[in-house]
Amino acid sequence: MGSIIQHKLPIVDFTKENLNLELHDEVFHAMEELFNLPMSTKVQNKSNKPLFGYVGQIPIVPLYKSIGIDDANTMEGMQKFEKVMWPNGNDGFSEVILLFSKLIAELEQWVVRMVFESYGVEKYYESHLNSISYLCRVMKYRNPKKESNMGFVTHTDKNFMTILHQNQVDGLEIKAKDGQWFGVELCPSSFVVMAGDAIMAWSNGRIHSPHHRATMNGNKARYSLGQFLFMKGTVKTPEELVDDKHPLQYKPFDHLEFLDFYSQPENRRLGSAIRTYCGI
Ligand SMILES: O=C(O)CCC(=O)C(=O)O
Ligand SMILES: [Fe+2]
Repeated sequence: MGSIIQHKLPIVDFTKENLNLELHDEVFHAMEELFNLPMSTKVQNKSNKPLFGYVGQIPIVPLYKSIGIDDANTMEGMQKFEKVMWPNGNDGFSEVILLFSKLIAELEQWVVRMVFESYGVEKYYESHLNSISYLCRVMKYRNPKKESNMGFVTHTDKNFMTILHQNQVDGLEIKAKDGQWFGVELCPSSFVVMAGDAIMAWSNGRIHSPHHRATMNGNKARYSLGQFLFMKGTVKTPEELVDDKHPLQYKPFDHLEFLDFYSQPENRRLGSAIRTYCGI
C-alpha cells in the first residue's frame, strides 16, 4: 500500500533579522520544488480595461463576494477607488489598504528578486520591476446554509504572483504536484505566496502554478485579502532558462492579451488556458 504524504506549505521567515543569503535557497526551493510558500493607475492596456475587470470575472459562487482595487499600493489608486465608493471619503479604509498593499508589494518584490537571482537572470529584474502592476482584492466568504461549501472554485491564478492573507478562518486548499489536495493553515502573521500562470510560463515550466480553491467548513465568515501582480507588456522566458534539457515551453505573450483571452466564456473552462494560449 502506498504511503500518503501529508502536504504542508513550507514556511519562510521574512523577518528583518532573517533576510540573508540562505533565504534565497529557501524561497527558491519552495517556489520550484514545491509550489508556493506561506510564508494599479490603470494599466495602459489596449482595451483600457482596469485589471479588476479581468480577474473580477469569477464564476458565481453564492458564498463569495469581492471587490478589486487597481493600484492599491499607490495613493492615487486608493484615492480613485475611494472617490467611486465613498464620495464623502473613507480615509480609514484607504489608509489600511494602502499600507497593506505597499507592504505586500515589497514582500512580492523580495520574492521575485530572489527567484531571478537564483536563476542567475537578475539582469532582467529591473525591467521586470518597471512593468509590474498590482490589483488588490478584498474578499468575503459567508458560511453555507444547506448548500455547497465551495467558496471559490478550483482554478489557477492567471497573473504572475499572488500574495494572500486572511482572518483567523482557514479555507484555502491547494493541489500539490502529486495531485493531493491539502488545506492551508495560516497563523496571523503569515501570507501565502502563490505562483501564477505567468511565472510558470516565464520560468519555462520550472515553477508550477497550482490549482487551488476555497471551501467553507466552519460557521464563521472568512475574509481574505489578495494582492495580484501582473505584467504590463510581454512576458518572455529568459534565454538562460532554455537549453537542450529544457526546451522552450511557452511563446512570449502579452499578459493583458492573455487575460483578455481568458475572459472569453469559451476559454474559461480550459484545462490550462496558458498552455492553450501560448504553449509550444
Ligand atoms: O481567498 C482565498 O484564500 C483564495 C482566493 C483566490 O484564490 C483568488 O482570489 O484567486
Ligand atoms: Fe486564486
